[in-house]
Amino acid sequence: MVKDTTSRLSNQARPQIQQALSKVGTTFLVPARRKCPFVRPSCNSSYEYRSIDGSCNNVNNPLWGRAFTAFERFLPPAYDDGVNSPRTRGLFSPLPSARNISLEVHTNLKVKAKLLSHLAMEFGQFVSHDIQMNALAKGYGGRNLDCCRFKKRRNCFHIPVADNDEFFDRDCLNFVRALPAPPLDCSLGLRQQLNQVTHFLDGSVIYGSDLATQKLLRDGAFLQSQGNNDLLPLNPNAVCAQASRTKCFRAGDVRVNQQPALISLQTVWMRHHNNVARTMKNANPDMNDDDVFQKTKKIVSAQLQHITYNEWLQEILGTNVMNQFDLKPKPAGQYHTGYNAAVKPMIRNAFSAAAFRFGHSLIADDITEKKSSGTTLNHRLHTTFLKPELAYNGGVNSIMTGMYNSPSLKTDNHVTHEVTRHLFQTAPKNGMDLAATNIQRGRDHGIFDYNTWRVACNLDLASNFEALDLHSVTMRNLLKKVYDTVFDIDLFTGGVSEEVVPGGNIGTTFACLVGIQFQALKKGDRFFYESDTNVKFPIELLDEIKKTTMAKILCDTTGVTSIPRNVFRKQSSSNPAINCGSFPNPDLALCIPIDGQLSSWSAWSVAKGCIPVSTRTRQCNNPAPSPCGQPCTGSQRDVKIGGTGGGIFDLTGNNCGSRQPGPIKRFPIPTLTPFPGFPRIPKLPNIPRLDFRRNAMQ
Ligand code: HEM
Ligand SMILES: [Ca+2]
Repeated sequence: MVKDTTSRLSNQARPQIQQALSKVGTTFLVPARRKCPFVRPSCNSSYEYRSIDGSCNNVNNPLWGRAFTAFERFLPPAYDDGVNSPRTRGLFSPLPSARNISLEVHTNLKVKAKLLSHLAMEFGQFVSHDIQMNALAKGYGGRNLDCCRFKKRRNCFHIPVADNDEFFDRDCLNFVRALPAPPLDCSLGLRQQLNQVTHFLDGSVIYGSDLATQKLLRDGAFLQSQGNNDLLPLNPNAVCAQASRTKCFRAGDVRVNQQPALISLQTVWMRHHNNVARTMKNANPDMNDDDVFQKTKKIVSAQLQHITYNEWLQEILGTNVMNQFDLKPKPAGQYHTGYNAAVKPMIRNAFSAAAFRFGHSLIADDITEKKSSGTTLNHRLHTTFLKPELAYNGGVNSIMTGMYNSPSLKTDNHVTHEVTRHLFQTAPKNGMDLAATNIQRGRDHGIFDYNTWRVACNLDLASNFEALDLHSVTMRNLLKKVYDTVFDIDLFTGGVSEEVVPGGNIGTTFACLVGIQFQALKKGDRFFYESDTNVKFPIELLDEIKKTTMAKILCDTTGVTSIPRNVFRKQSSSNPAINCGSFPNPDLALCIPIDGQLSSWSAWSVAKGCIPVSTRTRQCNNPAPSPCGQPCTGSQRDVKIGGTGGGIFDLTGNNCGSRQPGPIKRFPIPTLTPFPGFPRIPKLPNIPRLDFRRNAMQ
């Protein structure tokens, strides 16, 4: 039974949810008084927009993927006592200190990634913030726990620092365990962890995961900004460095102020929302603000998904893995037909606590600014934590330009001192170690050791260190130095030590976990942008969305005039900077000739002044034969379409004008093939070697 529940959520929690969950915290262990906070919402399955908290995506399981629900698991947890206490390497025999592993294995050597730009790192963090945010336990009165002062406190799990540590002179790094979360049915059981944001890749990082946040961010059809769409709105209550309080920003995600490259990317997406909303509104002055906001949000979230699957994941996973997990977007004119209501869309614990943290290895020392004058400025990352000053005075634009013009580091065991010594440092040597935190977090969440995950991912169980496919012999020796056996290795450490897959930027085990997770986020999301579900986009609009590139969005939002086609790769002869004008410009206020099939999106056609067939009442204002050659009579009325890509449409929706290339092609909806089956993680062989406590194979 879980002894270790806590009554406080992190301070980012919204009051009503906080209240509900704090009730769980106090009553979780007392079935008689237990009130489950997870009330099944009633859903309108034909509502065409996502709910703000992610509920009702899966109509039969409306809580799947909702904000403030537990992470799902690929494998049962590896708790020493089966329910709650972190993994050790045998009864009462500790694993090496996470700090020690960080010191020995996650050293500061800087190997640049072959192709990846530093923007690829930043976009990864942005995606990460859209789909996951753990909650930490709190102390009495909601205070932050100091687990170095009170090592034995409930929910404390400090990281010991050795006397001979080459940097820190304190003997302990603070580590607070994640808040225990109830499962959806509130049954008692083993310790789970809470995701405070919507699990779906749905733009929650831009728009928030709850209505209160969204209200604070919205300004009619637009997102609030300071000074003419320039900067994010201020948040006087933001988590920020002391001196920066008055300059800190508000966005859909509370971590926005963490460092300026993140602030800049958040700003870019806010500006982009406002650009799309403005185009739509200008074309349709009569469309109400709510309609413009929701339609824009649906399109912008779809663009975020498209860039993630089409551009970013491709760089991270490479073509083979993309194909293996069916992650590549379909070509124009086709829907993805693999939505499967049986697939759980939730974020998996091992993905969040370890695999997707591979991105910490990509972080370079500096945040680079490239001014329009061509001057380049480098800022040591740790000098910028929680200080948004750099984003002001054109900083967002020059930081974005700097990010795609500078390299990220390679995914390997090395992690920069900026985050292994100086993370959130406010005075010399009082910083944190992110690599050690990742390792400790894995143990806190009950994540199995690396070797077990290899088996889960259909790789061989390595019976000794020599059997590991690492990126160097030195790597093997490093692991041997800190771990007694090959069965002790923490998942984060083992995962980033593997050689990267061909054409990708991540090792095989993490490619497996990241691949399966993004497949679940695709097949289990009824609103997935290219899915052929009842809330789908009209195919013509989907085709426009698929023209989206991160480069074009940066052209539209940061004032640059030329940019590499693939901004997740460094500029090179095979990825030269090209003129912003040569990128396809998605026509997002697309005028669709409605033929009655697109009923749920019929309002869409109001965009650009295109009037749905059923409501076309305007008198023919063209007394001459219409461009289709039919005389315009009282019952056959022509409608003039304004804006680019417009034309003259007749009553059947055929384009009769010269500005569009004939009737819009309709693609037959492909017949649904039976879902091939979510790739199962093979059942672990029930042999002693998988007992993380005692290793029989040793
Ligand atoms: C300057 C860049 C970054 C900084 C300073 C940073 C910092 C942090 C910190 C402090 C945590 C919380 C650790 C814990 O207490 O367990 C965290 C969590 C995490 N980070 Fe990063 N990170 C950065 C970039 C990235 C990137 C590029 C990725 C992935 C591509 C990433 C993925 C994650 C994930 C998956 C988590 C766990 C999230 C959760 O469930 O709460 N981070 N990061
Ligand atoms: Ca989300």
